[in-house]
Amino acid sequence: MRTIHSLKELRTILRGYRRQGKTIGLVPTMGNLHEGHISLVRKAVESADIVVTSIFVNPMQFGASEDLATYPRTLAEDQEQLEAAGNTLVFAPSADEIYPEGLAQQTRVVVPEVSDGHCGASRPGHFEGVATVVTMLFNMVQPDLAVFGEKDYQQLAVIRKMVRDLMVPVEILGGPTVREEDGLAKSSRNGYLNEQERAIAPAVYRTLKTTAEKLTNGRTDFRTLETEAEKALSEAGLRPDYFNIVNSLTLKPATESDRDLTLLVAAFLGTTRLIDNLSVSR
Ligand SMILES: Nc1ncnc2c1ncn2[C@@H]1O[C@H](COP(=O)(O)OP(=O)(O)OP(=O)(O)O)[C@@H](O)[C@H]1O
Ligand SMILES: CC(C)(CO)[C@@H](O)C(=O)[O-]
Ligand code: BAL
Repeated sequence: MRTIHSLKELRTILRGYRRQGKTIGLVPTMGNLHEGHISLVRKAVESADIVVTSIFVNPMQFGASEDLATYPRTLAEDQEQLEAAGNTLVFAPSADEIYPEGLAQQTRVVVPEVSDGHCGASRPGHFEGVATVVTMLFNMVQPDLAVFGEKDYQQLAVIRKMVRDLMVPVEILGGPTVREEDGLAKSSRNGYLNEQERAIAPAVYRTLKTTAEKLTNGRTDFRTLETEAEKALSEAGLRPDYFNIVNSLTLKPATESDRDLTLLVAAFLGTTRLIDNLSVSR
């Protein structure tokens, strides 16, 4: 496995693989890898000849008061896990390589509506930063397919919509959320939690499951269910950002006629913001 920092070198190597008729899979990440990321790499290894995992903490998707400076950077440990999973190339560019003009870069990719609510409402500009860097990564790697986690449900919806609208010739695959034994979705930011916060954190998934049960038992008072879920999160010691029951495809508020519903949640523990989701069919 090789690690490449320069775009020029990446392009040269990938051109060679393409000439040999190899298919290319991309797994975009921000590093500090865990089993969730590795499950996506394994999926890419099963689906493509060559797998490129990118590690880039993308400044464009962070708000001014967010954790860009402190986000964990653990390249050596990441490389070990990727090698064991059968990854071919690690692309770990610097911010200057990706944004030679800095964030003054004018061209942006915006996917309105699907980006608007939920995390998009709490993190203005976040999905514009994600859609822009993912488009750039697609142009740099020119993969046949790319794998994203369902843990970031709205992000996956934004990318699928962007790819459809712009006719981007990349197949998008989703990978299921990998969880800790107590149900907490694996996430790099879980590392910010102290012992007491870590003990409270499983309440996020517990609340998703309790609410999903109420839905499968026939409740359709969605807005009341959202309020009940936020109350349960607060009582467990979290500070809910949102708990929304939405149409799984449009991400708009669920209505009685919707069959496929997704429960989207974001909640704070101290300064750490956790997200999770669960889909139910009725
Ligand atoms: N538990 C998980 N299971 C499956 N995929 C995951 C999981 N966590 C993250 N991913 C996916 O890995 C890719 C890279 O995500 P990222 O590097 O932001 O990891 P993260 O752990 O979600 O980090 P953060 O805590 O900062 O949100 C995304 O497609 C994301 O959806
Ligand atoms: C897709 C992504 C790598 C773009 O920076 C990031 O949003 C992430 O890690 O989910
Ligand atoms: N996991 C999505 C990347 C972010 O939170 O910025």
